[in-house]
Amino acid sequence: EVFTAQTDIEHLLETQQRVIDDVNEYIALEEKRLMTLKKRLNVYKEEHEKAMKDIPNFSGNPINAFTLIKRLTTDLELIQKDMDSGSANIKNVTKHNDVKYPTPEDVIGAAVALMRLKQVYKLDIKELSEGILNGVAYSTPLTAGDCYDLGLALYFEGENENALPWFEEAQRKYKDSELNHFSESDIMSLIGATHYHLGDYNTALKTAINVLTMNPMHPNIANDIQIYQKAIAGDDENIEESEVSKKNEIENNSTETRTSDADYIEYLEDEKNYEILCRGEMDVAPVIAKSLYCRYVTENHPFLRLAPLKVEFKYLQPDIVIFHDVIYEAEIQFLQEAAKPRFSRAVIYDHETGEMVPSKYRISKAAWFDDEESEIVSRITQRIADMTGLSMETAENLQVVNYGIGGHYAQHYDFTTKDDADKDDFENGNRIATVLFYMSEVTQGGATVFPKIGLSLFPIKGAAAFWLNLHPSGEGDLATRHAACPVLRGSKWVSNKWLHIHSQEFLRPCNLEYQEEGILRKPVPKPVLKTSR
Ligand SMILES: O=C(O)CCC(=O)C(=O)O
Ligand SMILES: [Fe+2]
Repeated sequence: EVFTAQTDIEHLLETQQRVIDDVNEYIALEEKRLMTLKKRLNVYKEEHEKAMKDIPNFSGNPINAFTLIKRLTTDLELIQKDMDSGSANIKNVTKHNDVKYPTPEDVIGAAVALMRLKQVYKLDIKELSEGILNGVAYSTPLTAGDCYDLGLALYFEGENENALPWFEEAQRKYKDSELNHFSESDIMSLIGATHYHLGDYNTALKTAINVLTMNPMHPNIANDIQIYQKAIAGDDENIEESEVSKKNEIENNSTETRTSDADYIEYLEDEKNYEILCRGEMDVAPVIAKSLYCRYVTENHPFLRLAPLKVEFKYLQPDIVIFHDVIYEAEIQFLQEAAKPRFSRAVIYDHETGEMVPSKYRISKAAWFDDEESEIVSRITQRIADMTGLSMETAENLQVVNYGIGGHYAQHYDFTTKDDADKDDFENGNRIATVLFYMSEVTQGGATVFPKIGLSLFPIKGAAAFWLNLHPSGEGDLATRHAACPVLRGSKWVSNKWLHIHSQEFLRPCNLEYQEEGILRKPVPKPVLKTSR
């Protein structure tokens, strides 16, 4: 699929150019063909007109008799040939092997991405459909047909609430376009069906009756009306089913399994904070903010005494810092170029099956780099050791990630939780720390956010975020829960390295006092909404 990374989207412009060239060439050939055909036809028309004015005189003339016979035999064959050759001009605009074509899944992916952006950044559908993002027109307006297809993609995904406003936009714009591939009654009947799925049976019925009045021949409309009437009367066997599926939807709406109601309440709170943080509308608790400071790290390594690192503390307990200017332009360019050909869809751990699978919770493309393969990669690894004072012996390979339209990573922990005890790939112990290099500035959106502590990190090219995922006891620190906000505009490139416990023993004496994984219940200071808005 191509909707998962920005770089793939750029390639689609080549595909689009191909389609433009193909169709242009087709139109030119066809225009020439039709011109010839018209000329031939004009000969017929003129002769016919003349003949009809004086039929006996025409038919009594042997030359006329000859030409008429010729027109309807040999000349007709020429016309037939001209008409047939039209199909020879037909181009198969979807069949080039050297360019990539998106798939129907990509349409769904892009529609869902827009929906996510709308939700997180509180975008207005009407503005979006006019090509306006946060008050600025960046793109051409969507046509009625675009809105209709967007709505349909969401409708088939069961996203009725999100489909409805797009259908309404399609209806509003219907008269603006001569190229609609649907009728007004099509869109109205879909609006009715969407209301039905949302449980508003009366509006569904009213809309369907309007469709019937407008176009009594509209397929299935009589049947729809019956279904809606039944639903209103309360004897609809589908209702119960749809309630059940709604509940399942909520249950499934997370990257991990939940065990209790308290967990669920906390999850909802995190979700709310996540969106607020993505918009940059929240601050860490004042008590934390007061004690943060910038400093230069010089003590870890002799090298750093010569070139100290700029460190900005972003949070304390868990300690989260930003190192500034720790990955350089040439390194970034190398990693980006090297990553593109080996990108594959990023995966997450599936708690049910224990496998790594692609998921709507993590939409990006990723590639992995071994220290051995390039001096640049090993130099970066060495720099991480210098920055953090930790051993790289058990670290994972460097991961390079690109996020596409609405690309994001839903809330998660980088360490494995107790629930994932069967997860077997952490032979070197849990992920003690995360280093996340920012390899691009993101025009809008794309922050890394920590919902439990109210921290947003907006990408700064060349900087790296660093945090410890575990308590001194080795238990996971639940306050490190974090997410990558969807990219609203621009391209987000990051690269991360996960460090593991084993091999850190001598560097980071471990506090053996056992701490429950749930230490979060000892509350972290409450984050606050920004007031200056
Ligand atoms: O891209 C980001 O901002 C965060 C990525 C992340 O959390 C991860 O890859 O584990
Ligand atoms: Fe992460």
